[in-house]
Parts: sequence; structure tokens; C-alpha cells
Amino acid sequence: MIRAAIQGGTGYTALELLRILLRHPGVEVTAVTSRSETGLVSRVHPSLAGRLNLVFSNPTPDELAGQADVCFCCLPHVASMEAIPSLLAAGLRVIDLSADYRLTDPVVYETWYGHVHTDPTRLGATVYGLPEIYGDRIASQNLIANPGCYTSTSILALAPLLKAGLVRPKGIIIDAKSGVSGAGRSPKVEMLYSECNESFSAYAVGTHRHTPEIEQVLSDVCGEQVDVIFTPHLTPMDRGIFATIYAVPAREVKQAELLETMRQFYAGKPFVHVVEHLPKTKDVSGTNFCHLTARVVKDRVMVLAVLDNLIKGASGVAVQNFNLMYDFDETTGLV
Ligand SMILES: NC(=O)C1=CN([C@@H]2O[C@H](COP(=O)(O)OP(=O)(O)OC[C@H]3O[C@@H](n4cnc5c(N)ncnc54)[C@H](OP(=O)(O)O)[C@@H]3O)[C@@H](O)[C@H]2O)C=CC1
Ligand SMILES: CC(=O)N[C@@H](CCC(=O)OP(=O)(O)O)C(=O)O
Repeated sequence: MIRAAIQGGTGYTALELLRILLRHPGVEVTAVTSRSETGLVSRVHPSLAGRLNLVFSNPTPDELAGQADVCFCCLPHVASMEAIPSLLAAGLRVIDLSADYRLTDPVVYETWYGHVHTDPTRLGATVYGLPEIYGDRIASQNLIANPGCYTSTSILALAPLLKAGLVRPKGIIIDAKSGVSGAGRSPKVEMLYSECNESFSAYAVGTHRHTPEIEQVLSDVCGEQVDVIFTPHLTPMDRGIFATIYAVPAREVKQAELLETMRQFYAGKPFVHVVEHLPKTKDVSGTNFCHLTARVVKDRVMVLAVLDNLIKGASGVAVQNFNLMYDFDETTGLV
């Protein structure tokens, strides 16, 4: 059994990880950390009642390394890069769910996150943990930068068409919507029920920190500088991401060719399904699947993509990465 710790255990991604890991045949969860809680984990996460008899702890990195082989780090960005160097030095392998190790350039990090990166030498050396793109690089790593929810949706939608040269790398518009759990469990006024229920809003227009992450990975995929306008929206549902994407075709192209190109790209990839119909967030809610489709509308290619932000967008893909790191079948615990 691989012993797993979860840091930031009171949050939403931690809860989803616990739900998945408790049904994983090769994992024993040995520690769940919190700064604020000390009692039973199942008191904070009542859906785990009767399934997990652990209490929250707040160990030092060396103590945690004595209890676990791998740590899923479910902390906010900045807190993550403050914690991870010591976890690695103590001998743990780490899957970081935050954005701290996803970008390759510390200057880009500082520009978009407004913080100096305190562990810059690991940027660029850390594998971006999107298994459908970088799956062959994950097994040997001690630190994985788990991708974000909006970014996974956008990258999975566009990678096949950019790689095949069917759409231009410039002039791409990503209109994305997220459920409220995308903002995490830590209280924020704009996420209160009476603020966001029955309301639909855009935010961080032109400034969202996922823009450079999407551009970085897609540029790597197609070998040209990709440029996107990424506009996130908050939608009054618990969970789910829906991305409506517009791109300029590089030549005349039909819907059948788009779908076939996407299917070939994802052949043998168990968690991405290219569908004919228009997908809905409910189709993938509670699962590690991403559903994609494409259309040609007037002089644009459109790609429509859905996934569950807490699973394929966070904790599910983290377990996919864990499975690759420990030589389990990629789908273990996830189907
Ligand atoms: N929610 C989502 O859909 C997605 C989230 N992510 C990323 O995953 C990470 C976790 O997200 P999520 O679970 O939603 O977040 P939450 O806000 O739900 O939980 C984060 C937990 O981290 C702990 N924490 C908060 N601030 C600090 C700090 N400064 N130092 C140490 N611990 C802290 C808190 O636990 P305590 O106070 O008990 O210590 C908190 O419960 C984030 O980096 C997020 O950006 C990525 C993809 C999707
Ligand atoms: C609705 C909402 O607020 N969503 C979050 C995205 C959460 C996420 O994906 O986190 P990473 O930054 O770790 O990728 C946001 O826009 O900041």
C-alpha cells in the first residue's frame, strides 16, 4: 500500500481526493493536515462518516515524511510554494494541486500572481501534470504540477486542432464558465449564496492568471506562440466547467475532420471522449471525464468542452498522476 497524506485537508479538493482515495485499492490515507481543525476529518467532511477514522494533524515536514510516501498538496497558491521545498527535502513525493509550479518562467509568475516566486529553480523543471499531453514524463517525477480546472478544459479542447494545424494559434477566444466550488471552500463575500445565486457574471476580464498557463502549454503542444483571450464566468451551480471556444481555421475544414482529428489525438486516453452531441456539465459531473465536441460556424471553428472542476479539473487528475507515478493502471480508483 502507498501511504498518502493530504495537506490543506479542510478544502474542497481535499474532500474529493479523500472520496477517490478511499476506494483506491493501492492507497492508505495516513495523514490529513489542517492549521485550523484538530478533530475527526469526518466532522468537517460529514460525507466521510464511517469511512475514515482519521483526525486532522499539523505535522512538520519530517513528521509527515515518516507517515506517508506521497503528499497531495491542496493549499492555495503561494502557501504551496512555501511548503513544498521542505516536503521534497524530507523525502516525500508531491502532487501540487495549486498553480505554483505550473508556469515555467518566474517573471511570468510574478506578473500574473503578483508574488515573487520563492522556489524559481523548480519552475521549468517541473512536469505539468496533464496526462493526456505529458503522460510519458510523469512516472519518474517527485513533484507534479497538477493543472487547473479552466486550463485543463481549454487545453484539452484546443490541443488536437492546434497540433494538427487546423486552427490558427492567434485570435482564439475562450469563453469559460465555472461552478462556485471552483473558488474553493474558504469564505469569500462574492461566493455567498445571495450574491451569486440566480446571477451570472464575468470576472478578471483580460487579467485572469490562467491565460499564460493555457498559452504556455498550447504553445508547447503546437510549436508556435499561442495567443488567447480567456474570459471566466461564475455560474450559479455547485460544480462544472463549460468552455465555448472560437478559433480561426487555418484552411477550409469540415466538422467531421475536426472530430476525427480530436478522436485520433485522444485514442487510448481513457478520460477524454469526443462526442457528436453538444455536451452538458451534468454529463461529466462527479466523474473524471472530459467531453468535447466541435462545430464549424460561419468562418470560425467552435470547440465546446465540459469537465468537473473538482475531479478532472483537480483531484481526479491528481489521482491519474498518482497512478502513473506508482505504476497503477491510469484509471484505478477513477472509474
Ligand atoms: N476548487 C477547484 O475547483 C480547484 C482548485 N484548484 C487549486 O487547488 C488548491 C486547493 O483548492 P481548494 O480545495 O478548492 O481550496 P480550499 O479553499 O477549499 O481549501 C484550501 C485549504 O488550504 C488551507 N489553507 C488556506 N490558506 C492556507 C495558508 N495560507 N497556508 C496553509 N494552508 C492554508 C485551508 O485549510 P486550513 O485552514 O484548515 O489549514 C483550506 O481549507 C488551490 O491551490 C486551488 O487553486 C485547482 C483546480 C480546481
Ligand atoms: C470560480 C473560481 O473562482 N475559480 C477559480 C479557479 C480555480 C482554479 O482552477 O484554481 P487554480 O488557479 O489552482 O487553477 C478562479 O477563477 O480563481
